[in-house]
Amino acid sequence: MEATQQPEETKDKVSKKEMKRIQKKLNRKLAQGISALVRAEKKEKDDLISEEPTNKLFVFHFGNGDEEDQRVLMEYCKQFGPIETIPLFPGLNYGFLEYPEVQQAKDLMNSLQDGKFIDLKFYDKIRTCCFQYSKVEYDQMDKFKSMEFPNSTYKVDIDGLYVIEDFVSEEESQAAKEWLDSQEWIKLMNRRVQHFGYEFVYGANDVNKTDKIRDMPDQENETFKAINDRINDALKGFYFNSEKEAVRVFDHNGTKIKEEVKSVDSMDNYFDEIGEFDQLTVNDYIPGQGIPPHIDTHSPFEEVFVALSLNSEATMTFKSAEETKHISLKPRSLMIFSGEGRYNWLHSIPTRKFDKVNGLIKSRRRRISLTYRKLRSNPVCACRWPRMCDSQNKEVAVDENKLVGEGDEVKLDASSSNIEQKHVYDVYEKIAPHFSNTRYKPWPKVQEFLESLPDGSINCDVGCGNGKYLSCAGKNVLSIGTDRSFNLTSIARERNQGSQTFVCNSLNLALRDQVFDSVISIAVIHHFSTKELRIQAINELKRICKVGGKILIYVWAFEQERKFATQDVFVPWHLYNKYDKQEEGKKEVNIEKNTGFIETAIEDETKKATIYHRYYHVFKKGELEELIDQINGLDIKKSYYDHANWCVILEKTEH
Ligand SMILES: O=C(O)CCC(=O)C(=O)O
Ligand SMILES: [Fe+2]
Ligand SMILES: [Zn+2]
Repeated sequence: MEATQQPEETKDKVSKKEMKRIQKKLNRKLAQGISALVRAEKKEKDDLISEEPTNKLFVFHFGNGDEEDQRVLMEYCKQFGPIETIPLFPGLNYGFLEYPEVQQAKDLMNSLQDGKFIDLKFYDKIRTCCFQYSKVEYDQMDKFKSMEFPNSTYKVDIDGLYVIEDFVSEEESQAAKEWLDSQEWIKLMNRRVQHFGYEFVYGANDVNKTDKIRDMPDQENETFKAINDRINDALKGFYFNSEKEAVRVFDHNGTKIKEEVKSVDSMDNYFDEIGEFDQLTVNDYIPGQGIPPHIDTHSPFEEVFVALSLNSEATMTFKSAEETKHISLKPRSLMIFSGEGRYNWLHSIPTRKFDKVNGLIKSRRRRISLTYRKLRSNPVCACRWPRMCDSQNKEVAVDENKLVGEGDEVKLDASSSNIEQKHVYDVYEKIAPHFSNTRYKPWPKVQEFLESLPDGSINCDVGCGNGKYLSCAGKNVLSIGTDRSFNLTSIARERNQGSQTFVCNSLNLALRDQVFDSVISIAVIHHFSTKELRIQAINELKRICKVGGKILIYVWAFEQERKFATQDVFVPWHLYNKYDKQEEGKKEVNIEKNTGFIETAIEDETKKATIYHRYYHVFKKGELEELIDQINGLDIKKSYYDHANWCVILEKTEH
């Protein structure tokens, strides 16, 4: 009958004639694909592929293997039997699928012959790929075995991290995805994003707190409303312990999970105190995309946050100072971040198209994640992980009242206050070897100044530190270095054989008047905490300099990439214990939480480092010149900006 010989071309089926044409093309492609496979595996063709039906199939040439290709192919192949994933071999244009039954693989192969199963929605993709029965399991293939990417598990064994599987339904997931796709995506380098509530500022890794850019999606969409309510319920299991840390006492079903917590009656409920999430970042990754290792900044966001995964599995890699762990996030699962998992482990989605999960290679598809966070009302974090804590690491404003230690009299033009003692002199003494190891390269403009000194000059480096400038001037220039730090002057002497260095305070130099042809003061005067002391220090530079001599001063600038809230700041120094000889074998270290930056150093157990805070007065533009104007007999020859410093070259015109 004509109708069977020549099936009518319908809108949604492909004709036999068309199939034949495609088939011819595909046979050529198949041959190419198989030779690529043989090359990659370095095996005989007959050891790899089978002419007889098996339950395993290679699939060659399916587009570029991106998310859309994957999705269409999966949908097509699922018509014939259950398959979980189509692993692709990274860098090669073939993948692998496996059915429970041989017949199911056969059905797929037949579908390509008669076009019966090829809906037009598959047509574009399926007509470009070809299949062949396989003799080997893909995990028995050399290519698979030699592929190196880390194995991930579903096991979450990091303190404070929890996963709730099947947190949203398939329908909710689909609806959420569709709604998000109806909104505008923002393109980033390696993914797309959307922000709700407050805006997340990349670079600063902070949040713009001034106003909300838009409502949270639960205000606009029913599915998000349902998800939101469920997230709130998950949060309700958290209570504050006496250290104000969030502890998950009940899981999302209300089952008690922390037995050591005897009574929650006396504990404040986290959710009651903190409330709902008010910032949402949606990330959209296609296979091959990811997010670099980071910790969600401590200070802008409350301790607990959650990330909901949609649509595709992907591995999240967690890194602490000691360990790396890989956890596969299932679609529709919710990961809760709190405690150490939130504060002390970097997390990332590595940029890959595949993950190896429990030994199986899984191709990623498009993945959407929703990270819900809550802005802190008081944006200061006091966690137990200072190494990763921006609050405890950033320079902190110095309390005006504390500039002078209690009960201290500041002797204005004679000696320094408590601030210099504790936060400059003592700190540099401690950090000297470590500090010195990081300061070895002379800045070119300082070097240039020193090289320009005429033969026979005597130069003084006031605050010479590790002496990196003591050997910069010409051979026939004598450089003498002074520093308040005994340890730094010793290092300076070791580094510069034959040089003269000695310990003294820049406010009272133990040097006669008018001895030097030139004097340099690099990164010193910003360590004095009052204007009077800073003038006193410059006066000393002038005093020891000859009339007609040159003085070079560098001070740290307020105006620089690093943002300072105020001009008087404590800047942290992480002293790794390997540099801290004095602390060796000493177990007890003064641990001071929260207010550590004012009182004492903080022991950071995670990286075996101690954090010290150095006092700085950062100079605003013109401020250095203003100080100099208050001193007679100094002529400003040049003012400039160099390496985040304000700099001047002065000439002494009269004594
Ligand atoms: O995609 C994810 O699950 C993680 C997203 C994330 O880490 C973030 O937005 O900070
Ligand atoms: Fe994150
Ligand atoms: Zn913190």
